[in-house]
Amino acid sequence: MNQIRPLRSVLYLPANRASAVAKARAADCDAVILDLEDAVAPEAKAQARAAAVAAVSEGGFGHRLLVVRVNALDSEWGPADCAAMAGCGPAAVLVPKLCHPDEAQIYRQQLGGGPELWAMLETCIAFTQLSAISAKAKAANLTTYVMGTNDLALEMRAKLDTDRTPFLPLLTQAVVGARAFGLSIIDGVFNDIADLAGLGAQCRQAAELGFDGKTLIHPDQLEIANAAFSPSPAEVARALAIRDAFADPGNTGKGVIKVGGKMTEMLHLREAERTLALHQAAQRNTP
Ligand SMILES: CC(C)(COP(=O)(O)OP(=O)(O)OC[C@H]1O[C@@H](n2cnc3c(N)ncnc32)[C@H](O)[C@@H]1OP(=O)(O)O)[C@@H](O)C(=O)NCCC(=O)NCCSC(=O)C[C@H](O)C(=O)O
Ligand SMILES: [Mg+2]
Repeated sequence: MNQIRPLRSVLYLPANRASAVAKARAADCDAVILDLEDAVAPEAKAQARAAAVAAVSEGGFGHRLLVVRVNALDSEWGPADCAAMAGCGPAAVLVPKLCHPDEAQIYRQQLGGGPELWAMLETCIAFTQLSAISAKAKAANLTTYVMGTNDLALEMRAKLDTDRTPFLPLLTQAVVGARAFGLSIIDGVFNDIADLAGLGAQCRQAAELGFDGKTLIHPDQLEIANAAFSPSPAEVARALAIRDAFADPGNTGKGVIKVGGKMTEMLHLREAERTLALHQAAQRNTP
């Protein structure tokens, strides 16, 4: 199995907030997104761009994947953001409000082909074209979707509460649209920073739906997301039992066996191997 890149906890912060950038360098998260888009006021865009370039150039984020969310290319700031990122080379650039199948390729060209692309799924039109967008992802080095549930709620005129009933079909569509083409997918943010129980419930819901992790807006949210998207001790124990059972010479040549009382096939062995690889990778990312 290829080495897994954990994306359990992905922390956003405004690129121009120096104290947050300093905290992110030591935060217990798998990735950091320096935001130039919605978290930055129009009058601060140029300063935030310069701060993002400085942070990327300086580095110091350790194992944390460093991502910069640029403004849309059709905005006043998008072209300069992309030019700046082409010059400094974060691990990935996150594109907001992706709408059309050819758009990722346009961003890739603007970025000089350098960093990997991530894209926000946060417009209604994107969901009407998701298969076509995903089918063109590989050619544009688009590897990862990020849900933008705030913008989606705004466009849909839907209510964004903790259990997210209006969004369940779209969350599932997004996971299927990503997985069909080998993309990673990260859930949207939970806005109520003080409601850690609500965050936990939403993280567990996202993990059940198949998301790799959750985007987060405050350091207090990291531990809950890391726990929800890491294999539990029981999952690790079952994965080891499955691996051991298939390695048992007595089971050689068998396509299906019983492990812990449950029917277990080769597909469960593949799932077990993935669980063990994620567990190891998650441990490597724990400070
Ligand atoms: C929401 C906040 C503005 C709250 O900030 P504040 O009131 O200052 O919080 P605290 O006093 O609790 O902060 C304590 C210290 O922690 C640091 N901090 C806070 N947030 C972060 C963070 N995200 N990353 C790293 N460090 C953080 C503060 O600097 C304080 O440190 P110190 O000053 O030394 O005491 C703030 O949390 C915040 O800005 N969060 C991120 C907001 C953001 O990036 N939003 C954009 C992405 S979400 C989005 O756009 C949605 C999506 O597109 C969609 O459509 O759904
Ligand atoms: Mg948004």
